Amino acid sequence: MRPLLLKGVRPYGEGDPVDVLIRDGVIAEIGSVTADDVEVVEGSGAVLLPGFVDLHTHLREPGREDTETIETGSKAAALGGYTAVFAMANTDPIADNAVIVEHVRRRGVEVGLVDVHPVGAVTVGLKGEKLAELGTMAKSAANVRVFSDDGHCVHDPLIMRRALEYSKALDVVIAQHAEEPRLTVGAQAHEGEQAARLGLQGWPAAAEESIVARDCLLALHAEAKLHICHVSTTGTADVLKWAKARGTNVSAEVTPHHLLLTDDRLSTYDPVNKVNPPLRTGTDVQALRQALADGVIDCVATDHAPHAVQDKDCEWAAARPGMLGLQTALSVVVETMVKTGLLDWRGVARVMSERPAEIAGLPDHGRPIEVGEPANLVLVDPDATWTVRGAELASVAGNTPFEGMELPGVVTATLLRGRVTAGRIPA
Ligand SMILES: NC(=O)N[C@@H](CC(=O)O)C(=O)O
Ligand SMILES: [Zn+2]
Ligand SMILES: [Zn+2]
Repeated sequence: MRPLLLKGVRPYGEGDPVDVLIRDGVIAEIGSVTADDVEVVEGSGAVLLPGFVDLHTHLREPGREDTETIETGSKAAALGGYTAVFAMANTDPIADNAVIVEHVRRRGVEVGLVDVHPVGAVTVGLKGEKLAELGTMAKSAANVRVFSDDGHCVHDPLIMRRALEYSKALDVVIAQHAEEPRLTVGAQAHEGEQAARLGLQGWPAAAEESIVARDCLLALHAEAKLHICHVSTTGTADVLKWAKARGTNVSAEVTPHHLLLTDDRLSTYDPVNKVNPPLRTGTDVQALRQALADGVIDCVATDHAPHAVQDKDCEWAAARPGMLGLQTALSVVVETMVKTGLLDWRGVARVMSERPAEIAGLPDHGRPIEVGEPANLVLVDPDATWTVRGAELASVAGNTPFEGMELPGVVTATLLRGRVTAGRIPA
């Protein structure tokens, strides 16, 4: 592989443009660089950030390759600026054993566009009844570092407590889909005025908040690491703040859609807006943005959830929850956090790359842009805009709620260990 010279780029969007020379997958030089026999990439002042890390992706392989595969999902990830993604366990068959997680890991390596890390299920078959073999998955060739029953809540407190105890011994993270199932039977939309008006059964904020509070206490007592998936309410942010102040080893993510969209969108009954947890109120959106800016919520995770046309183009109650996110995440973060002054580009690096890499314990992602560091990087044109078209995204499915929106921030190149995995640059 020829060395790559990024000409005139701005690390973290700061200072005058510099050149960055990448050799053998590593940042070799930063400054004013002249070199022969290199592939030159004109940066034109683009923002250079560490490659993004997504703690929450649904790649649907094995089982629903009609909606996404590890290959198409990896393409979408690279185009979105990601260099590592965590593939959730709710596949078919479910990733609750070493065979499946090793398959996902191996397939990710074969595709080679992004580091695909399988998430292992916490319980057998995601049923919440019996712990899966966490140790075997952790010690397998897949080296599983994150476990989650996402799609389902590990609702039995005894099972959750045991999972946390085991996770501590294995030095892995349990990522909880916080939803008290007794409070969300038949739930279709955020419990509030809008759901009442539309005649949709409510999904109360307390269903999320009560599990988050419970699990923070369980994690504190077990001295274990807990991660909260897709935080969606003001109350959850308050609980997290309280738990962190008490020394709980808890981290949390928010999705781009919960940072931008509200339940106002539901008035058309278009199931593209149906997601779990549901879109909440404008007050929640503001609280989530502030919590992300303050570090109460650690990071952004996409919860990229591709669905087939027949599972989305149907009546509201029958539609599956979930929406695409990998290729739109950065732009939504720019729109909601950068344009509003809540985060600068260093902050974007923190919430999209550094913190998620730390939470999952990835040693070679989310690293500083310095000589000697692995060249897992993304180049962003901060001034360009683009219009989202589901049909043009790399995913098999097209269920984006951002259809037709013009959004700021364009990924111009993604580099995985110095190799161009996406962008308008010769590979
Ligand atoms: N977010 C969703 O609405 N759906 C996810 C599951 C999940 O993240 O809970 C899916 O797998 O489709
Ligand atoms: Zn979930
Ligand atoms: Zn999910």
